[in-house]
Amino acid sequence: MVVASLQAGRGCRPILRTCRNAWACEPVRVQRRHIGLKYLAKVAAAEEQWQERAKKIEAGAVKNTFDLLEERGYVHQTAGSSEQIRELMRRKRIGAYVGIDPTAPSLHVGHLLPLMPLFWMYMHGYGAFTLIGGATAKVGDPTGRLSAREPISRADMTMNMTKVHFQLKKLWANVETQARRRGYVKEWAWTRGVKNNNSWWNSQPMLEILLRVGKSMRLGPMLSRTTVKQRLADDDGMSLTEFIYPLMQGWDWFKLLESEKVQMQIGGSDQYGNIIGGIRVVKAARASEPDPDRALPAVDEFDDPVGFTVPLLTDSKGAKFGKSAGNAVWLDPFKTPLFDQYSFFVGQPDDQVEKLLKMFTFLPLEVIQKTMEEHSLDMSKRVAQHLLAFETLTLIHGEEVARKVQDEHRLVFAKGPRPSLSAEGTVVPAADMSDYKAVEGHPTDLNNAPRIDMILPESLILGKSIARVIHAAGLASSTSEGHRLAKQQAIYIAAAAGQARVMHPSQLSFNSVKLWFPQETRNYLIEGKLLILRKGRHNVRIIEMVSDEEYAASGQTYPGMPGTGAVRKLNANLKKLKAGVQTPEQMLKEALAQDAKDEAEQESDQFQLTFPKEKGRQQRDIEAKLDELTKPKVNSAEF
Ligand SMILES: Nc1ncnc2c1ncn2[C@@H]1O[C@H](COP(=O)(O)OP(=O)(O)OP(=O)(O)O)[C@@H](O)[C@H]1O
Ligand SMILES: N[C@@H](Cc1ccc(O)cc1)C(=O)O
Repeated sequence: MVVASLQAGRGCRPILRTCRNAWACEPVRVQRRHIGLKYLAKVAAAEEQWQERAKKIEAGAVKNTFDLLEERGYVHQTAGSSEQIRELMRRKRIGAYVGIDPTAPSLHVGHLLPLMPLFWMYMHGYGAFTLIGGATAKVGDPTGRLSAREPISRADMTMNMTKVHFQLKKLWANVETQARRRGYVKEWAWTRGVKNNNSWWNSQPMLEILLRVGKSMRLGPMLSRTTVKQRLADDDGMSLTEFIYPLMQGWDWFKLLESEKVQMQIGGSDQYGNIIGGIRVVKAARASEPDPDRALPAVDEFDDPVGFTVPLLTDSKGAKFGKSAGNAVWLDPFKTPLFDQYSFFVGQPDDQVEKLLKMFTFLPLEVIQKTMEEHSLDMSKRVAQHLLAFETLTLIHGEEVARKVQDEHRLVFAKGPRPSLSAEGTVVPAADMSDYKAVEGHPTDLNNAPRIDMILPESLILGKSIARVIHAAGLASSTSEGHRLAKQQAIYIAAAAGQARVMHPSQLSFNSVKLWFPQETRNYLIEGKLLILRKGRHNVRIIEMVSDEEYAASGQTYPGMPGTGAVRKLNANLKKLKAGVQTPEQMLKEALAQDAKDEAEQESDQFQLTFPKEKGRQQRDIEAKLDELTKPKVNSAEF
């Protein structure tokens, strides 16, 4: 992918960036090249259009987007005055960002709150970026915490980052649909992206950063933060790494300002201190730019970074909905079932629902007002809550899924009392192979993609062919299909770009799977236990390798697992017999036919599963050269 960005509004320094990193559209290589006239014309037209819009806002003919954000209840505290932010948003097509540390394997409903104003800004033409804090999560934000976070293993971190990455992609895809549905016409200048701060923290020495910003960061304000004071008063104190967390967050902001004109940061109200601290870091970083070509001098107050926080979404006891409080409503349906997600919104109190409709949906205010009028006629129908649940689930999972859950909810509700979420949340059943089945007859997209995470036993992953692993992961209907897909290079594995070795845990990149020896699969195990496979763009499996004993204890089975086919068939047959769908005679006939088919399949598996012969040195040398020449085109898969 080639992305071009201009530091618009200040001497137009063109930078053409090539991006091959799936987790971060941050330059892997930054090159200054000549930019075509056509591109420059587009930039100029977009700027002209923005200035036209600014005039209309001034004349009162168009609403200022900041007013929209305020009206909908998103603005809790501002960093910079409201007037400054309002005027900045009128004058400049700034970028904004929300950062999320991947300290859990899923986003939750609380995260949607700071994301919503970002989505609104995108629909109004501003640059909008979601940042996964791959690096910051390793340190852990100390804000509001009485003790340091438990360290997360690298494997868990990779799992979390991959899952959050796909969730954000899915949300963004649904935002595009929502924008169309609400009549916003996408323009060339609309910019959005999912970033990962690993991409700069892994490549820039801390010393360089400290020399740039450390000198002008004063200890006084840093020590006066409530969290720091509280923790220092405690026996355990606070570590230096935690203490400099806000500096890291501020540096992220500066990197995004440099590459994407991100002048605004949005967060939950607990992030106010980090946003204020970030403004200091950004200013210090700007003032200490050693390369005059890269300098971003602030000419006036409208070049300053600004930010705001959204109110916190709290439970009935006033506790923040989130990971730490243990009350999160997860967006991953395998952590909080869809039905419960829907019920969460339907269960919202009448005196909160209007506020939530404004914050969690893209419905125009007039529609919300009408809904509230209808709602007040008979509150027991929960008209407003159902609309809230449907719209929010449409944003999270797409309209088709939202409609299905709504129907299911109506059906259950019609039968008895409304089920509610228990304080502990619901117990999600253990993974079932049907969770991994792609919808038949439909291409897999982000909204209908099957479950991502699964466990598989060591003896399979390390001892059997990759084709068998592909089948076991539910990415092929049989081992022979797995073999065929691998041969056609239609399955991808997370690996170091273009190389037959494990990927860097912080940089998601895929190569196509080849028919290698079973023992070679080990080369791709992240932290010795995670294997990430992908078919097409969205059908992903993050497979955690567990010991055979652990797998047996889980009670799970996988397709092709020795000795399980018979039990599965027996259960299916018993079901059919009970339902009277089949007679015992029909069943016997079918079983015999299936046996014959299975045998044929096994034979063809054995026939096809021949591994490459040991190669001579000369052949290996020639192949290595060929590989070198064709690597970027043949091996790397980007998404
Ligand atoms: N309940 C909530 N209401 C509003 N904003 C929230 C809520 N939960 C999280 N956020 C915001 O989402 C962003 C990312 O939050 P973060 O990754 O720290 O999640 P978290 O669930 O709050 O974590 P933890 O509970 O472990 O502190 C932050 O800006 C945070 O303020
Ligand atoms: N500190 C934020 C997450 C974050 C991480 C990096 C950033 O640059 C911004 C925000 C939180 O814990 O909620």
